[in-house]
Amino acid sequence: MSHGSATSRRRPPTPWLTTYRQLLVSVGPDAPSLRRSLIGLLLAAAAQGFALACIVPLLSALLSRRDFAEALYWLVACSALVVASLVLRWRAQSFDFDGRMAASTHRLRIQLGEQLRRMPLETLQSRRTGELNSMVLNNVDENLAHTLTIINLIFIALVTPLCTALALLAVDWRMALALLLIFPAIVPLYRWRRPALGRGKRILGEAHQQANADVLEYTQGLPVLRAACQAGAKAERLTSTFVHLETIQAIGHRKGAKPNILVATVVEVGLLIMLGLGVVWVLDGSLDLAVLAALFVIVARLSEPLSTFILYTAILELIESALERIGALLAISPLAQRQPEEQPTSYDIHFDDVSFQYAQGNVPAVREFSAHLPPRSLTALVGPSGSGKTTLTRLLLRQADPQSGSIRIGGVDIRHIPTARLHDLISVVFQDVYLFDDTVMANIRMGRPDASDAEVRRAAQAAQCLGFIERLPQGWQTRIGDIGGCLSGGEKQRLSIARALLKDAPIVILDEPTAALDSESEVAVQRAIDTLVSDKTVVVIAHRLSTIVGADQILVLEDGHLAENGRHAELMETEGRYQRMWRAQQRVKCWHVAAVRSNDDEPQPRGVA
Ligand SMILES: Nc1ncnc2c1ncn2[C@@H]1O[C@H](COP(=O)(O)OP(=O)(O)OP(=O)(O)O)[C@@H](O)[C@H]1O
Repeated sequence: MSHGSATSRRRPPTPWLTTYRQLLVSVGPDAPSLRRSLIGLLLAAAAQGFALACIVPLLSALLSRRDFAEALYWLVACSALVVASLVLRWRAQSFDFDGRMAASTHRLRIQLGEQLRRMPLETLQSRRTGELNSMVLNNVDENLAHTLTIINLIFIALVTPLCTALALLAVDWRMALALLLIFPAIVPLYRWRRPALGRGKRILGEAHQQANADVLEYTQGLPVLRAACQAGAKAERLTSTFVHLETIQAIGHRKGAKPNILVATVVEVGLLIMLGLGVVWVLDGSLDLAVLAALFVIVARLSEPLSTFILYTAILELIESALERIGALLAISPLAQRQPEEQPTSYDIHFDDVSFQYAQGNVPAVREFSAHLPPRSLTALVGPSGSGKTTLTRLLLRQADPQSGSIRIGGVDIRHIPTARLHDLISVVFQDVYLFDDTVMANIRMGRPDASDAEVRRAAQAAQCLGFIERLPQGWQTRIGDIGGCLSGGEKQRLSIARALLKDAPIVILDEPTAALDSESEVAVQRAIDTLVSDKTVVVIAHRLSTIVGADQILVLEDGHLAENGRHAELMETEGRYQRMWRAQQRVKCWHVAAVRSNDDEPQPRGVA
């Protein structure tokens, strides 16, 4: 198992300006108000710094010169600056309080959801569900929820002391300079540790994402794992992911702790030296005692935020890496819609010299494949495992575009057909049925959301579903989540056929829907399929050749290219791949028959499942 990516180990830290821009992009239309909030926080931190600096002339006037009028003047100035700082900060943070941050977070989640819907399925399928889950939920929260708080703390740590030091230049340049020197000491330290800290946070983010994906996969696959006695083995893998996470966290804490302690030490020592110098200058008479007293107050106030500056920037790294992951996901462009948009009026299918290789594949999955599927015909795709049958149907559904060649429906290149229209044209019945946690009625209605209850019932009846739906605890209103495990494979399959019937698309793709069913369920599903495919252009992926002997044409695939093509009888006359496959399947069947002493060895007549 590979943990962490090489890229995160080598990548330089993101400049703050880039993070700032990414942050503004991520809040979309609220960018101007977020910008105003950030400026407000900056001004608030500056006002706080100047307010602190007012303490020096205030104490000087009060303790040394006993000039109460001047003291009052500085007191008012200090108070005004404190109030200004409070008001500015309050207004800036209203971005959080008045729900704009929550609204931005919500919008970003919707945007990510939309992106998942639009991005090429091939790219989507190359990511694990848990990773996407972690990105859409955790990263969005990491990104936005704490941003203003962290930026506020960083401003207080940097801008406030800087403004105090600048203001002190007017009172005592030596003290101001000493204070200003502490900053340049922090910056190289910070720059030295930042790449390591940034990498650490990125690797930690990736480790969290991996753990998320592993936990989801483990819980979802638990029934299969238990059945295969692999629950323990997979749990070991999960434990190894957790151990990796622990190691990363431990390294992160160690690497984070060192610069933190170092910077805190430099700041504390620097401020102590400043006070030491102040005492020396008071003793030699070159510094007013009241100024030194004021400096004690200022140093006490500034030392904490300055020392913990690195801690806040570490959280900023977390926000940065979340923003980067979100940005990368949003940057994936959908498959291009070619212009002009066209709508097919007939439903034959042409594959013209199609070649396709998966981004992660080493060899093409489909090579120079050409075929014509006449309208309302039944075409079977057969061939050994991995020969490219599923890939061809994915290309027809435009889950990816071929690198060369084209696919046409009714003479129209599918790249010219708007995605929604293309999806309207094709129904798919998979071997594995996915039912959503909603009512039975809603699950079937997904085929055509505007269908009336009566239409849904008619589709269910045609798909042989009525009997078992009426036996469910709440009938049509039973939630699949409550009884998902209680439906048989055949019943789920018939629900998915009811969906397809309701959709009534002119093209139907069947991915061997009866392959995993017992013979009783198979008969019921077969009847439902017969209703579904009448008058449609049908593509069926078949492993059991006995189910497609009646097909109008059989396309035999081998290593992604078309090896043979014809009807069952024609293909049986040539001594080719199909005939060998048929004979091999018959031998297996005879062996099976001999083993169970049954007479049922006749191939099925015409069928499509
Ligand atoms: N997402 C993917 N990324 C990389 N390679 C893939 C991907 N999906 C499939 N392949 C590869 O493409 C080739 C064709 O796979 P495909 O699933 O189309 O075959 P198939 O004939 O449908 O197989 P089966 O009958 O086992 O379902 C195989 O070598 C497979 O490993």
